Amino acid sequence: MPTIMSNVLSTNVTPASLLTLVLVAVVSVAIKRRYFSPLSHIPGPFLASVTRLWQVATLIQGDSIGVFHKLHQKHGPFVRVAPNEVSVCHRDGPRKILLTALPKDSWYRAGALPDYRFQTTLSITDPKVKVARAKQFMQGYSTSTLLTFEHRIDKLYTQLFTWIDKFAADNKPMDLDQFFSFTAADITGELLFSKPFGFLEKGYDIDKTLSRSHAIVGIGTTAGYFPWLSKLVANPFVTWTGVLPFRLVFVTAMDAIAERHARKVDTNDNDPDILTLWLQALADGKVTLRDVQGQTTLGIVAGTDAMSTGLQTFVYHTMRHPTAWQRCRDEVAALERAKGRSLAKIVSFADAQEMPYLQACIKEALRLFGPLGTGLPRVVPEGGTTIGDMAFPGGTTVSIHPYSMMRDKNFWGPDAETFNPDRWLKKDSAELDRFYMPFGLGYSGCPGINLAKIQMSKMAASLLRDYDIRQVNPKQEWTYEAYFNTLPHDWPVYVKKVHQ
Ligand code: HEM
Repeated sequence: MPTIMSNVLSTNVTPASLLTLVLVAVVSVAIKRRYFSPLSHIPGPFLASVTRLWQVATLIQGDSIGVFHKLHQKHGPFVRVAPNEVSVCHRDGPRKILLTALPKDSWYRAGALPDYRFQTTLSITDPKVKVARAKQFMQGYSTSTLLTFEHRIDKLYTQLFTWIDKFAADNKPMDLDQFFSFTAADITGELLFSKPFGFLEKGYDIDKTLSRSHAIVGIGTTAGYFPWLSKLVANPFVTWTGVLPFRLVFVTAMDAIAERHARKVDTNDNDPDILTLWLQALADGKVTLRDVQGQTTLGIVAGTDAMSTGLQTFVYHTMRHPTAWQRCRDEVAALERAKGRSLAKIVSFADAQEMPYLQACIKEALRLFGPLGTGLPRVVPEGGTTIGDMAFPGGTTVSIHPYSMMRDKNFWGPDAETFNPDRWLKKDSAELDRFYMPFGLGYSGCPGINLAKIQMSKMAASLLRDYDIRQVNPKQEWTYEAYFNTLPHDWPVYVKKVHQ
């Protein structure tokens, strides 16, 4: 009987022998990964221990946050989620993984936007290089800079409230999820380069840009695991054809940058936006034009779905707890009395900051359901590390899922899965901040955090002061897809103006 090897080496290779050889190779690799890896003792789904495809399939199905949370409830703080990756939900995890500047996993390379020529702070995996690059763009995201742009946010919020008033007057169900996405996208265009995309003006998803983009980000999230797939879906040719659903936003952004860059003096200097600052960094030779283009498209992609979900999670959770809604409203009234004046129609960030209970509701809503749909993977350096009593060899990917961390009863107590804003008003609430991470943590945390807080505070205070909101079907839970970002939908509401 000929051996498999001799069969292959002979000229008479049959399809059957070739198939057998492939099978033997696959099974050998699977056995090695499952039983002879330094991570073999860590529990988790069998398939995950032998192939990355388990994680890819989980991501594509759109609820990896739920799946990973259940796995941690079943197996505890360490779950093997790929042959070389362990998901960590341990109290030392944030400090050891996110606050220690570990390199990001190569999965992040898919964060080059719109294609691999445009490396961004998201796609750069080396902490030192990423921090140096981010420094050049940081001024655009500082609270002091953003507050000089507050009137731009007010302008778009006013447009949104005109729609809300219309739905209220017509007594028709409103898909606030979609309108929040329009608002979030338009605000990124307005703040970055003074050109909203026109979603709020039209009142619909132009060319289905936003809905299709969320789906394509789903593919992009998995493409990070396969460099060839990344290059197939995001390359100079694809960018040139403009076939990707982001077309509208990319083209608007690129045109705005090109037009402003071509001018000797930026005429926006009298009414600056974020691009004004980034073009100055370009003029000073601190960044390249490609860096500015990449960072601008990243700002749109990262700031749209995440911000929409941020606004949604506040309204959805507070609305389903009418006493919380009323307490926020009472807080606004008390502040107005204390100040002896009415707050502006679009409440200012400064005023909204003076409402501790409202801020607690925002924080609690982001804890229960934040915009991040994946884990944050980092690579253990040479020499290895330990988390709790678990040792990890160098080269292992360790990831933290903020969703699991922020719902774990070991950190948050028995009501971990309940909306309870009061937990943030207790004396020892600072302790909880160790496990609170909707914006990520450390050198790679969200640079848009200040902008997010400004937008959420203003929207929350203005909306709940002036409107009653109830779900068309109060028993219906929202649905969502969690890819890189979570994006909820299907929770239509009736809005009613409190003061006509
Ligand atoms: C409630 C709203 C938001 C939340 C919860 C949020 C959360 C996050 C998270 C968790 C990350 C990933 C961090 C990591 O990989 O370690 C991220 C990245 C990022 N976010 Fe946000 N985000 C929000 C809104 C925004 C907004 C409004 C902008 C700006 C327009 C923005 C810009 C970015 C950028 C540019 C990145 C890439 C980070 C990098 O440079 O490495 N985000 N965000």
